[in-house]
Amino acid sequence: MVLCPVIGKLQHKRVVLASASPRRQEILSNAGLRFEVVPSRFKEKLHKASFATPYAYAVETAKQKALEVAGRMHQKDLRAPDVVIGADTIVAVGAMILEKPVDKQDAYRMLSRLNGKEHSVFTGVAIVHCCSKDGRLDTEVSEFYEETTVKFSELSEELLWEYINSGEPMDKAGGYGIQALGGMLVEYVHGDFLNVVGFPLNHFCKELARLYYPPRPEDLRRVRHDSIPAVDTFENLSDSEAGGSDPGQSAKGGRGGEQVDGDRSQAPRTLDAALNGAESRPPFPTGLLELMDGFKASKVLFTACKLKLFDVLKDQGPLQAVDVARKLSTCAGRTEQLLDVCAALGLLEKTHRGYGNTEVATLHLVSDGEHSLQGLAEYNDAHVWGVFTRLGLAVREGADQTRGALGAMEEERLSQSKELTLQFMRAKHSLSKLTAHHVATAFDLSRFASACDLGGCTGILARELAQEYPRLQVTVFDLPEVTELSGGFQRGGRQTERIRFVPGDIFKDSLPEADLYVLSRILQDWPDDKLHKLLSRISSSCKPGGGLLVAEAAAEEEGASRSPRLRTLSAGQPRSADEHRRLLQRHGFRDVRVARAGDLLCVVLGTRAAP
Ligand SMILES: Cc1cn([C@H]2C[C@H](O)[C@@H](COP(=O)(O)OP(=O)(O)OP(=O)(O)O)O2)c(=O)[nH]c1=O
Repeated sequence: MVLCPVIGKLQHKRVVLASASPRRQEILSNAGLRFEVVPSRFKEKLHKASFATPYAYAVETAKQKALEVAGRMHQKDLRAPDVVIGADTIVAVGAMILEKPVDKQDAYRMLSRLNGKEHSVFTGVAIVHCCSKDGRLDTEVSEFYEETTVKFSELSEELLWEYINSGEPMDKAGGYGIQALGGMLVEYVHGDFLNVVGFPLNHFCKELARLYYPPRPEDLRRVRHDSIPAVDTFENLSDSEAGGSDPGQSAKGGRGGEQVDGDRSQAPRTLDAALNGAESRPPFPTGLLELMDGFKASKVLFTACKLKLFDVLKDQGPLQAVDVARKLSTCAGRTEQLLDVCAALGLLEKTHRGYGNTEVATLHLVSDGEHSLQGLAEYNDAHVWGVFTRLGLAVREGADQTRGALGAMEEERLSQSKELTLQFMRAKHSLSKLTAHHVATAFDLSRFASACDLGGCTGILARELAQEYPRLQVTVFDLPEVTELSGGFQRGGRQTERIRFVPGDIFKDSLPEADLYVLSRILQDWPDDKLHKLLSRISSSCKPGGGLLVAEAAAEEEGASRSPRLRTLSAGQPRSADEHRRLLQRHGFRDVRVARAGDLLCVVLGTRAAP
């Protein structure tokens, strides 16, 4: 078979590699495939004796790895990816299957068995096409295997132990890695080298070509003359079932993989697919559907946080659903549903002992954790959710109104209770903890002796600046009701004495003197008139040679993920690097430099020119 440019066929699909193997990731990315990695949690312990051949075992394991990931992702995102690839590599000596050694003795047993002999390396591969229908996951599995023969030289005990002690054998089938030190053990290889390393790329491409390139009409006519697929194979298929170039959407049985039992014949195809279908179907709109459902996942997370579910499980988990319901005083049936969805979203782990927090929940969703984002979840639920329900109105009433949505919220916050202010502060505090270090280190700020963080809230960024620059004195300037409550967020520490909190309004009161002014995630919340007013106030207070450091959500074209844009949707589009540069220049700053800070932010530093 001539190879077609098949990798490109997967370009517009969401492809997931269900493998933790760095070799597989490397082989596929070197081939130009773009994919996400979601290691499978399928436990590789199928009953080997129940398989007629070693390769049948490898293929089944590969399939189960891929299906586990497809199922988990479907539950988690309420959508599965388009394609999930699973693989399993084993070494076979006769009928005996060798997988990864469990310890050095096991590695020694394996390598001794291979010493001086020929053996087979099989990699089973499963390509799972996924499709969600009415909330159900439909999968079509295409599977194959590749065999490579490897011969080891006669090896001394000493060499074997030296090799074992190198540590290389432990994560590799048969206890060796042909691509590294293990290459020294090998006398010859017959077959695909990459298959030994974990992924038979050549056979994979042929399989893709078989799946994605239907036969040309002339080939088909020839096939029909040969009467291979009987006409009645196709006659009951509706149009929608007649698969095009997207195997994920073709009819069941319209595209079988090679059979494990060695039947490598081509599966039948529809006439329509062959004649018309190749390019007619649009790519499956996975991202779009995810967007449509995204709010459900957010609301589940918010609800679980609000109920303090993660706190209860941290202290008393794992717990059965009924016990969780009792502790939260909630309805048992609904609680169980919530717990199951949280498990599907990767927030909880469900075992026979009950539900427990996953690592990410322990780290970020327990309220008193060092890296807790509880405050942000609570605030988003209580306020941002409401703001977004007014988005249509804001858009209808004009851009300023849209940008003003957050400003309105800010005003609402100011006019309301202490509890609301605290909630806002907790949200900002938890978000700043994620970004403060990146902002403080985006540029070398050691030339400044003093800094003033305008709207610096609980002083998280101030702490980070003080920690990073040992001679820097930092002022946190924020509204009196904020500075009054900020004490509750302070941890002690040597740099605290270099931080002071000054109450004031950035739009009305004179700004504290400083060599460097800092605005972190402030500008995005205000309409243009207020933004220019603020920048011109800073510009007037800043001495020539002083600086202005601005941190804002990064624009997507600078490589940010989709989330920062969503985060600021009601406050307008994030500015590009050029827009930031022009903004600071317009207010008298020169030498404006722009840097990325982590995944979320763009940081800009300008120097005040002499007036
Ligand atoms: C024989 C041989 C195997 N291997 C590796 C390939 C596989 O990664 C590994 C066999 O274990 P597998 O179970 O196939 O894969 P894995 O555990 O690494 O990853 P996952 O289950 O998440 O997909 O052995 C080599 O790197 N070189 C070799 O020469």
